[in-house]
Amino acid sequence: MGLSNFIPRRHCRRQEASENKDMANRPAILAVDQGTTSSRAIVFDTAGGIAAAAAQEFPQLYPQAGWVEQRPDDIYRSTVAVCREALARAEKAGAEVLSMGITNQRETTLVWDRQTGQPVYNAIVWQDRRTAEHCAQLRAQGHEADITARTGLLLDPYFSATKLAWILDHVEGARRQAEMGRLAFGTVDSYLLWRLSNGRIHATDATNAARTLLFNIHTQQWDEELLTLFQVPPKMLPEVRDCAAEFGRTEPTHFGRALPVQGVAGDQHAAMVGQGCFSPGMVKSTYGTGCFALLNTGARPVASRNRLLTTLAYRLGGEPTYALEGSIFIAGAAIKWLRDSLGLLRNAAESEEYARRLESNKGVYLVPAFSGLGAPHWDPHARGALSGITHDTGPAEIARAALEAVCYQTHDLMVAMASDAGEPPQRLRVDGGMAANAWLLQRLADLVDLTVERPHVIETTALGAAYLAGLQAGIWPSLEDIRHHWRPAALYQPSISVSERERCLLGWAQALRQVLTAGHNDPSRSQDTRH
Ligand SMILES: Nc1ncnc2c1ncn2[C@@H]1O[C@H](COP(=O)(O)OP(=O)(O)O)[C@@H](O)[C@H]1O
Ligand SMILES: O=P(O)(O)OC[C@H](O)CO
Repeated sequence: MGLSNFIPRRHCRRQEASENKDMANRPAILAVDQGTTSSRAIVFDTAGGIAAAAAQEFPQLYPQAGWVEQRPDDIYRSTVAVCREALARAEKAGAEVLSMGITNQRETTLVWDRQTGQPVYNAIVWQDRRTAEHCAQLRAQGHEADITARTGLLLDPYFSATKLAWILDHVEGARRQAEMGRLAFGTVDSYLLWRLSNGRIHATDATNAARTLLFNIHTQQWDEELLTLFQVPPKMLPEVRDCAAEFGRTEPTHFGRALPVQGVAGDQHAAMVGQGCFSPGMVKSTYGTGCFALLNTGARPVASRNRLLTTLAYRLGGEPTYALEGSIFIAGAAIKWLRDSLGLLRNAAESEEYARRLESNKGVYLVPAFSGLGAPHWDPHARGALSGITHDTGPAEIARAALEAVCYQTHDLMVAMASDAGEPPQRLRVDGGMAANAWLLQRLADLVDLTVERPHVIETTALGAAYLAGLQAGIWPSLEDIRHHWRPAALYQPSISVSERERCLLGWAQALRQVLTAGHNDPSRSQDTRH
């Protein structure tokens, strides 16, 4: 039976890996991938093969322009439901699940009451822009350089600190309660750990902590100066552990038995592990709701001159491995928008059929700045644009433009990375929901001008979480051992002429320029969103 037999069709990714029928008494690991649009649970065998999987979408809330929220209970319930489903299937096939790993959408911010467990506000999602003005104020006061030096990040509403400050400032009584130690803050991993342990564990891992704007990536500790600057009471913070560590056991009420949680990492960091990007110079790019490209830079943090982020690839045995990251906010979300809001697509895969029908892009470009623009522009006010349209423009041209936008943005990230690292990446390992689209991957190789590698298992985020838990559980002895599990399923080589690539990139640069200019000149863009 293939993966498609137990993940609803709309969630299914084309996987070469198939369910292992002969799992009798074979050790296995449960990985939770709590993503932006769906929660997934996958049980992996000790060869990194998929034994069972389940997925559930959950609602996104858009209460105002630029605001994105999720109900904490939806995050928790969908996670528990998919875990139960995947566990039941794997165990029916004879797997013995020994350990659990958690990976998650990053930066999304939750605050809850330690006594009642009740969140005081919805989860504010990483895409949310409501704190753009707070960031602008801090920048105007000259804080950005110091914040970047400590955290490797930029002053942008993307990260957790200003979202957390917003909750403390806008929920009645929250700041006072937080100062009294009654409220807890966490990213999604931390919230799930809390719920799954019935309030016993308040912890996170270093990769998630490194996305908050409150964590010093050099000292590997919460930064007191930043806590003061963002007015965050230290009592709210989770304890920070390595990515492979003892995070405690789940309460038996959730899965019928206690499972040790032994691996935690933000999804893009888990994907680095799942892709085996363990040597400096290796790059992976994950195409889900957004696109996140990370370059392993080894034991030393590299400061970017091109507005990339300096972050952790992972932290093991107390030793951080660093990465440069380019974050694009809208990738698959543009395809979801064509499907759900415009009704131009019946499903995401149809974008590939449309794109294949066209000989060229016909000069149509989509700049999907739906949540501002991330790296390397970092313009929270930019608004999206569709340009070059004529009477002839239809769903095919628009779908192709949405897919090509992902390629152009990846190109811009690779240029920035090459400049920071001193040499261009030679190969790009890809994964995430959009990596099922073979047309997109060929176009990516063409427009970015490098070899694109799609691995055998494209659920590399979950696989990375499983590897981290398995390292701690002693199932895999080392990263070196894990590295050998990685196998390519498909390679894509650049195949267009230099002149065609240059023509396309020029068209993109022009479309992008209009968006950036419009963003900076628009007098109606939101003013102070802190009430
Ligand atoms: N065949 C496809 N072609 C293009 N986009 C796709 C395809 N399949 C899925 N997607 C897009 O990928 C995204 C889902 O990927 P996923 O990795 O599950 O995201 P996330 O972890 O952010 O929830 C959706 O936005 C969807 O539109
Ligand atoms: O849910 P994804 O896969 O789009 O990932 C979201 C990122 O972690 C946001 O930083």
